[in-house]
Amino acid sequence: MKLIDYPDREMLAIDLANRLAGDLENHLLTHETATLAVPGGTTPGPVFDALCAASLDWHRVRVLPTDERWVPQDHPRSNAGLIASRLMCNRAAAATLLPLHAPAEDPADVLAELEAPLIPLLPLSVLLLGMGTDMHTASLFPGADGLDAALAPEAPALAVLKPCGQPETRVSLTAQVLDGALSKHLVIYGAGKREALERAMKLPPEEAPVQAVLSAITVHWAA
Ligand SMILES: O=C1O[C@H](COP(=O)(O)O)[C@@H](O)[C@H](O)[C@H]1O
Repeated sequence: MKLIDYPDREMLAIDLANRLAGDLENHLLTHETATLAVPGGTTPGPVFDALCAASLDWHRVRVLPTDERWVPQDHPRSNAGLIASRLMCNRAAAATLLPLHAPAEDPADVLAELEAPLIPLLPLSVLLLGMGTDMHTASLFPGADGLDAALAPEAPALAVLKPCGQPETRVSLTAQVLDGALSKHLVIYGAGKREALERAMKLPPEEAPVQAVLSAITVHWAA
């Protein structure tokens, strides 16, 4: 794991967006398409604002959320909604967004349908992750119903998780898919998340799920 400590969040967003664009560009030199997985939540918006202006062959890029809250894309808590409004614009509007949601009450009923188009796009070319102070990443929450299956080495690409204290059921890329990405970045802000990351490094993934994806990852941090 490599940690880059930035003077402020604005510089982090610009530098990280440049690195993600560079990783995508490098991948596209030797592959027809690239798959970019990005988080939702409160952190990545400014990175998306910078990344969407990158000069790239965006029509060859497939974008997907690392995880989704089980709400439709027009819901304010939808991760795909955030990605659609902040990343899939400007030059990046030419990319294709693959949602991790389909109209069904129970995600388990449509999981195979959501997973099928992802399989040919793996391994992920470029991955950006977020993390909570509880050491969850994507929707791999400590103590969630479904976490053991999502951490299993032989897990399928997607898992359904029911995190305690969260309003929605989640769908998430599993640990083996996240960890297998060719280029991996984690973005965190603030002292609380930095302490949580340090704590996670000493705990098993069942207690600190982010631990499962830290191999060869670059962590981008600003206060
Ligand atoms: O619930 C989620 O949380 C994480 C972290 O979110 P943040 O608001 O603390 O940045 C996020 O990475 C994930 O995609 C999201 O579904």
